[in-house]
Amino acid sequence: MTQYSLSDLGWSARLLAQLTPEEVETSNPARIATVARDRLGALAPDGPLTLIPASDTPSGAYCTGDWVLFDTASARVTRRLDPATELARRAAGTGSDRQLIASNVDTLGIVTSCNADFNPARLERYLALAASAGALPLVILTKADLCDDPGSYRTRAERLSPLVTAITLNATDTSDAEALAPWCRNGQTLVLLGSSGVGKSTLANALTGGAAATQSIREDDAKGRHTTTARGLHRTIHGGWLIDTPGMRALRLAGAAEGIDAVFSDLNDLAAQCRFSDCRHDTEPGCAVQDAIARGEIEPARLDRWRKLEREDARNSRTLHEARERDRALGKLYRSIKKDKHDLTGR
Ligand SMILES: Nc1nc2c(ncn2[C@@H]2O[C@H](COP(=O)(O)OP(=O)(O)OP(=O)(O)O)[C@@H](O)[C@H]2O)c(=O)[nH]1
Ligand SMILES: [Zn+2]
Repeated sequence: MTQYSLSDLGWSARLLAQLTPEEVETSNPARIATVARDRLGALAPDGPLTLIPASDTPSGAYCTGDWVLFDTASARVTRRLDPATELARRAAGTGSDRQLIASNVDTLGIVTSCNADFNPARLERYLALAASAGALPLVILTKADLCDDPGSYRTRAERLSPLVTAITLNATDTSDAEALAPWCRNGQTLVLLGSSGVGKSTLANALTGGAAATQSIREDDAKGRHTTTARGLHRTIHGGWLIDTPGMRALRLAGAAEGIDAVFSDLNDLAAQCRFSDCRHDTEPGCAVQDAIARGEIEPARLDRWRKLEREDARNSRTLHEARERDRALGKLYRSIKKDKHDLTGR
């Protein structure tokens, strides 16, 4: 059985600082690898273990990459430590829940291929996600071997935002996949996100020496496509960690305003120079954004994408806010019902 030290697992001073002196004495930290309905698969210096979620938290409150403290005797989590970074999205369906994707991620590898999958609006969405989570974005352009001019895709990706580093590679060539080593060595955690079929599993296999393949389950989804369904924390051959996630066809942002600001910082800076502080950068006089478009410095399509993403985030965040308010109101109602019941029955 392979044993990892806490620092191998990605433990840091920032996490240690969250422990009370008593917890330092009595607690054991572990890193969450898999999340099931009522069990958490974790890695600790003593080896892999199965933990039970803390009694007041559902398993949905945890995600791959989390650090938790647990009680050895009961194997129960006592506390989820605040993650350094946390990737979340708005859950699928009509609900407005925030769904955790992964945490304590150093780099968000945004995988897309040098073909029709390349989509600036979608890339910006992932970039905003990375920026709002506090993770470093890395655009990984696969299928370079099937494309005449992969360099042009890299240029287009890097032009999207000053935050972007982009690399092109053939995911099926293991020596090409080595290019990702700097982002997944020495306890560093890399997560790969992107549409189905862009090469995430292929890269995961190359980076983990095949471990990711044997640990994940592939099954047919409703439309008969093969998708990766297991999420996990896999040791890379470079000494770091890789988090593999299922294909994400719809990434809906919520509460990512800061991330969007970061990705479109150039437009934000321009907007600050518009004559009217509430300028909509449409037909207003003295609009610095429209002036930059007229000078050919900003693509009009980029302005459209910025506004669309801002509107979407505002709408989803409002729904999130409303849902939280509703929960709060319901909580109050339940408490008052309980109190009434207690007053009536003495229980
Ligand atoms: N030629 C070439 N083929 C690639 C490359 N990347 C992936 N492929 C092929 O594309 C197909 C899909 O790759 P996967 O690694 O399964 O894609 P995925 O992103 O994991 O897909 P999901 O599991 O559905 O999310 C496989 O047949 C790969 O061999 C590449 O860079 N070059
Ligand atoms: Zn303006």
